[in-house]
Amino acid sequence: MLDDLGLPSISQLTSLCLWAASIGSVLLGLWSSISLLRHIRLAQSTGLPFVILPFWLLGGPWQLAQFIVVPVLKALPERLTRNWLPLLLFNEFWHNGYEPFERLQADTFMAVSPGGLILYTCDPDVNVQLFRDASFGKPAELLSILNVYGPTITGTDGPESRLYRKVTAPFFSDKTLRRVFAQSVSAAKILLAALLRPDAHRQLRTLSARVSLNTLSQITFHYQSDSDLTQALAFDENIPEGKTLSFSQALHGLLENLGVVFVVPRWILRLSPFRPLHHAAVCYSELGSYMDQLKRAREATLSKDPSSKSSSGEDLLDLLIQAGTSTDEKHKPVLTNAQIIGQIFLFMFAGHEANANLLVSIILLLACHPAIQHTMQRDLDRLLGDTSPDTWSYDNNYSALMQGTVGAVINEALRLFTVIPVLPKCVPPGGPWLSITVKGQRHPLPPNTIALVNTSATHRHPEHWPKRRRPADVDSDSRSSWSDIRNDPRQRPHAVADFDPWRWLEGTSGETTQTGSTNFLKPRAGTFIPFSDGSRGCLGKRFALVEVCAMVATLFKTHSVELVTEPEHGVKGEEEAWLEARRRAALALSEGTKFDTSLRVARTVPIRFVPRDD
Ligand code: HEM
Repeated sequence: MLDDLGLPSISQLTSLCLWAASIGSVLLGLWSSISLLRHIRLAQSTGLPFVILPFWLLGGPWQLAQFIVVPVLKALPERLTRNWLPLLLFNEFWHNGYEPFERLQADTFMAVSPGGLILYTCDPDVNVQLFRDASFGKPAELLSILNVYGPTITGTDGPESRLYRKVTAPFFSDKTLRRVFAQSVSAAKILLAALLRPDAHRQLRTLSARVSLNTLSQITFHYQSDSDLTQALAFDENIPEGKTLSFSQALHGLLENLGVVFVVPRWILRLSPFRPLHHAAVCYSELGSYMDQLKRAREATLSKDPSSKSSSGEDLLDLLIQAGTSTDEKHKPVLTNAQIIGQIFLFMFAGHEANANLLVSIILLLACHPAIQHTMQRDLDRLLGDTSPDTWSYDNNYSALMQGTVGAVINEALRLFTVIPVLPKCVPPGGPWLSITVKGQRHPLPPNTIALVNTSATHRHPEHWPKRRRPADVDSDSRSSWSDIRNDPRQRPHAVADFDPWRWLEGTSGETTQTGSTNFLKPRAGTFIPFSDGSRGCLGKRFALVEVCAMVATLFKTHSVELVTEPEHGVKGEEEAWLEARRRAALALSEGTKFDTSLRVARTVPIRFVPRDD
């Protein structure tokens, strides 16, 4: 019939498709080979060691195909893949730590694929050059996922991101830090009450995220209150009329679905019959509406009562609104509405998620290390005495706390749980070749090279962060043997066993004074980079440290965290049951730790908070 109409038959169509597919494959193969050869020549001209990868780590095809390809590649004999496969496993960079660099015996090397060149490094000197030499850019397109409401600091580069930094930087002053400290103490008291509920450990991450988000919102946008926090932690939030989600539900729901919202057109999500997709659309539109209302309400207050404007830099929202307002008819506003909403979203995300994840890892690490926890509490007693947390302040207590055991615990947690395991930089496309110096030798890098600073490997570099023998007086009990954990490959990268806050206090007498110890470890430049560094370093570094410091001090001054043991019908002794609980907790802090928007412990660990008994 088809033939009668002059149309091709089914078999002709099939053979046509096969031909097209074959020609496509041949062309793709040809393009890949030519590109690979060209990139190999470029890699050779850098003079750096290089590895050939069959896929482009940052390309869409690999991102989609890896779910099928990786299990197949992992099933192959390890000797065939061990030198290159870990370089393609973005989500496992934290777990692999320094291993890929150790295997290749180079702290800086190139990975060459048909898609382009990637420089991998954990060399502190190279890290510093990449962070501080302003000629290196940021591959903003890789982070444009954050631009779902409008352009953001993180998802842009060059003059645009500099503008956003310039507008928002005045907010991060000592005046703001004083408020952060006081608000964090108050929030931690509310958190503690929630953590004392039975089974609170099941919601540890959600509780921490809500506390951090509330603190951020109160300080940054004068939005939300302590009673909102109490309700949020009781999972009893007010949902305003016209909405189906609370503010925190909308934000956290959106962050969980950010990839989907970024890739799939919003109208498809809205019309989708699939609940998860529809939910992603609802989170997106309701969060957008919360942010819009927040901005409009503040604008209305400011226009009614200009004297209510916070004094310089006290409120980030005021700074953004001010930059979005024209001062006179001749001068256009510095920021558009989309740019303002973009920054509000970015700060809501960047300003709470990492803090929350850091707090969770500190709580779990201390549960696994009762001796360290006890020493930290003694230090808190010495520094704070019997004073009420309400009397503590940024000016009087922060410095001493950060130079003592609290600071050591926070820094060591940041070293081992690098919230962002890899920091991307680039040689801008269309520009000149840029050079890095490795061990005194200059290496030119061609335009378009992506450079990945591996924070997880940097923080585990054996030369800069050697494993130390722990002081006998601290860990002298039977729990000091970590062989069960060290010998288990699922426990990589052994963060719990490696947790050693004392390294930060090594040069001190172990005791800090009211003004803090002057001998607190100052890591060599480029070796400790949890907040990145240079012109694109974290704007909220001090905000984050002050918040986490005040929260840790408040939680642990009066209470302790402990692992819940499960003596299996009395078969195991108490000590054995505890070691088993620690092994499971350590597994959650290794195998159960995931990297999506930032590094987080995704598995539940049975813990409980109890009043201190010492
Ligand atoms: C433990 C908590 C935190 C950690 C570990 C952390 C870490 C980082 C890192 C590594 C970057 C650079 C990312 C990159 O190069 O791709 C960054 C950027 C940024 N962070 Fe943080 N951060 C934390 C908390 C905060 C807080 C509390 C705020 C704000 C209140 C904040 C605001 C920002 C902003 C605005 C940027 C973008 C800077 C730019 O792209 O120029 N961060 N953060």
